[in-house]
Amino acid sequence: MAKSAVTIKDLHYKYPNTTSEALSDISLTIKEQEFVAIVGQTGSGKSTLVSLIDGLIKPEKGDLNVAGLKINATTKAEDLSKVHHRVGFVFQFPEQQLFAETVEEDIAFGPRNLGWTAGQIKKSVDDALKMVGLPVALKTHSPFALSGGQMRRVAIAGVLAMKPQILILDEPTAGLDTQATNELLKLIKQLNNKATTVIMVTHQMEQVARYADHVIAMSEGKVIADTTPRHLFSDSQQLAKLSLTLPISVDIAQFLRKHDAKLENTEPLTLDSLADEIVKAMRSKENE
Ligand SMILES: Nc1ncnc2c1ncn2[C@@H]1O[C@H](COP(=O)(O)OP(=O)(O)OP(=O)(O)O)[C@@H](O)[C@H]1O
Repeated sequence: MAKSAVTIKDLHYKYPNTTSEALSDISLTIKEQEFVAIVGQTGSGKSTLVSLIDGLIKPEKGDLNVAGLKINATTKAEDLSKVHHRVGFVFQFPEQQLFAETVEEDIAFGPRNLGWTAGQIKKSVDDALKMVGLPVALKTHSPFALSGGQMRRVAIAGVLAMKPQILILDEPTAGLDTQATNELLKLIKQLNNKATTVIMVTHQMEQVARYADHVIAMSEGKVIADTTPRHLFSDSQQLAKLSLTLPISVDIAQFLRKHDAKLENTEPLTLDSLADEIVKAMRSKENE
């Protein structure tokens, strides 16, 4: 059985100088190599949850185990930073944090802070560029002379260069056009296939349906659903409660079923699988 990458038990978190808890009574498990989507309306607690997993903040009550390291209310700052080194966090619009004169310098910033040797740093920069599908020759370029999609890849390469076991991405495709969005998601999936646990915060249900194998839905600081995308998208009442939309393929399938189309009962998570189901239904009708 796959090992746990993240285990959270009875976790509560309140921001300083606030009266109500931003997260209450959270318990969940994320397995190694899973692709997890965290969804929920604005203010539901998604960013707070991933900040706890990244060791940026510590809980008021409860326990986390992240990549083999324990975190609770008494964890010291130096131990939190160890967690931070095993988890890569790609913030929203990460390209806004690019700062160096060259792509190489930007990506090398994290490994240099970790005290790696010059040889290790060079290799980690080259490896990270390859991982994000950018030519190594781009190293000498200014990051600010690149396209928006390329800048985002450089920023992600800066996180990957530190070889995180767990990669957290907060709305990674926000502001990108359709092509750059699709390319970036494919890349994240490739990293996931090569053993990185991926935790992605997203408002895009199409992305959840297509890429995630585990979805955690949050509302008002609590986990309301902890399940597979197919199961979540089969439960219209739950979705309405969470004010989440259906992926278009599931929406069309439900519409067709209401109009007596003989589609299978499992929800098609992509347009390709919906098309397959429609073809199957048409063929069986022809054979009747
Ligand atoms: N620095 C902070 N200080 C005080 N309260 C905060 C702080 N950051 C978030 N909160 C509160 O904590 C709750 C959860 O916020 P959080 O940012 O985790 O939600 P979210 O689901 O990530 O929202 P979004 O989708 O808008 O990013 C909200 O009530 C928010 O107002």
